[in-house]
Amino acid sequence: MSQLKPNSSHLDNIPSTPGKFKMDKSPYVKGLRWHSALAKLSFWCFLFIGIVLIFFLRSAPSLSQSDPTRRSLRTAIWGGPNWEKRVRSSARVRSRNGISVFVTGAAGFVGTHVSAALKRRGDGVLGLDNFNDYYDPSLKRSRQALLERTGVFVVEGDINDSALLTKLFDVVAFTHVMHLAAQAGVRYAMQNPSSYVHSNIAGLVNLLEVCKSANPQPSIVWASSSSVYGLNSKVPFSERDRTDQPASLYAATKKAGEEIAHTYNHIHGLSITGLRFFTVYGPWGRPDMAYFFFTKDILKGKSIPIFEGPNHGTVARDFTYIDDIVKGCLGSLDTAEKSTGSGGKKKGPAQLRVFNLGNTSPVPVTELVSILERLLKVKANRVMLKMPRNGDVQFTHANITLAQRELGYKPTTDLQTGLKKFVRWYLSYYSNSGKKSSG
Ligand SMILES: O=C(O)[C@H]1O[C@H](OP(=O)(O)OP(=O)(O)OC[C@H]2O[C@@H](n3ccc(=O)[nH]c3=O)[C@H](O)[C@@H]2O)[C@H](O)[C@@H](O)[C@@H]1O
Repeated sequence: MSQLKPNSSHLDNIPSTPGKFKMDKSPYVKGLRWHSALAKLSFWCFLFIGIVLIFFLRSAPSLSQSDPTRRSLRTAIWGGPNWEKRVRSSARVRSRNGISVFVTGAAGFVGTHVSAALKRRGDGVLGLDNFNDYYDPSLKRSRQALLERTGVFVVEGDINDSALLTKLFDVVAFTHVMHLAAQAGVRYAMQNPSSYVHSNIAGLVNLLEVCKSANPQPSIVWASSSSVYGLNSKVPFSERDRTDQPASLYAATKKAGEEIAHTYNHIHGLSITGLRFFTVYGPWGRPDMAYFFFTKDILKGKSIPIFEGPNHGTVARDFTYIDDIVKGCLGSLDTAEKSTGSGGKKKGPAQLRVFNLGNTSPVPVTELVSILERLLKVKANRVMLKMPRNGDVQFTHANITLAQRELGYKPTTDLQTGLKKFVRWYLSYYSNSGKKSSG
């Protein structure tokens, strides 16, 4: 029964299920149907164009802004006889018993120092870096220029680019890979999680795939992180402690990297050493790290947010000076055994190691700020803040017994001495070169 309600429109009288309502086939109605078909067609056309436009507008900035690493994949230019000549010359070993090392992330903080140190002692070094803009790329370019002066060629490209990596391994029979390319920083993972998956997981797997197939297979040393200890509260952190409670996605991707390393070692016989770095600092450092931007902001008179734990608990880090880390990296390369799977068949168990590279003397962040104040001769405008729940842990402290025994690793630089060298570099780099610290 269908009865019109007093104020209802005629549309209310049309049943919702098609077929139950028969239209009158008058010419007027036919014209209406023709118009409505045209309207429908136009509607679907507009919808289609709209969807294509939305897709285009959304995908364009995501390629160039939210995932800067991808941009380098599209723009990297490589190949040709001159390029190959540069690659070979840079990777050529110039000392007896020297090694030929492929360094990823070579224009990064640790990468630059390790590459320069290897080159200085006569090893062959070829760098790779995608020069993404996670922090000021001009600092990376300055590091590249520094390396070029020492004879290290840094190829511009991404660790996810298999064709490029395969080509490099075709041109040079690298004995070792020092894998330092990564998306770093514990807090940035809240803003750009996919960049961590892209570099620290997909990129690592891609690199290991290429290394697995290389003949001879290289030995690999790579940067894990102290952050894998996550919520572990047993101090000092030992390599045997649990690492299954990461506090940030960054830490989780580094932990995943350690498990991925295990797989490639187990199946393909790759010799792999993971290094858990503890808050590395020093000249040519990363502008996203606290000691770096605290320096910049103290000089500018801006406030310094200092995190504190529950009940005003101290937040502390086992800050480790870059030169000590470099010694640990070189010690790892020098003690790395050969991989056992060259030619596609694993001939026996291969070496798999993990080491803490820390300083074994944690310093409260408040003390870090006091040292900077003294060195800069400027009082900091401190603001104490509750530690945000975005990746930080309250303290780190390395047990380095294993690295001491196996690598001869022995840190010698305390925070005061190391920061003095950093501040000297910072002032000369940003004042003399006229560069602006945008980190
Ligand atoms: O050791 C590691 O594994 C990690 O060390 C650093 O991470 P983090 O120790 O958090 O270094 P910073 O970001 O420089 O922070 C240092 C300290 O300053 C504190 N902080 C940081 C930022 C801030 O605004 N205020 C503040 O008090 C942090 O809580 C932390 O205790 C690096 O950024 C990571 O890439 C690296 O893997």
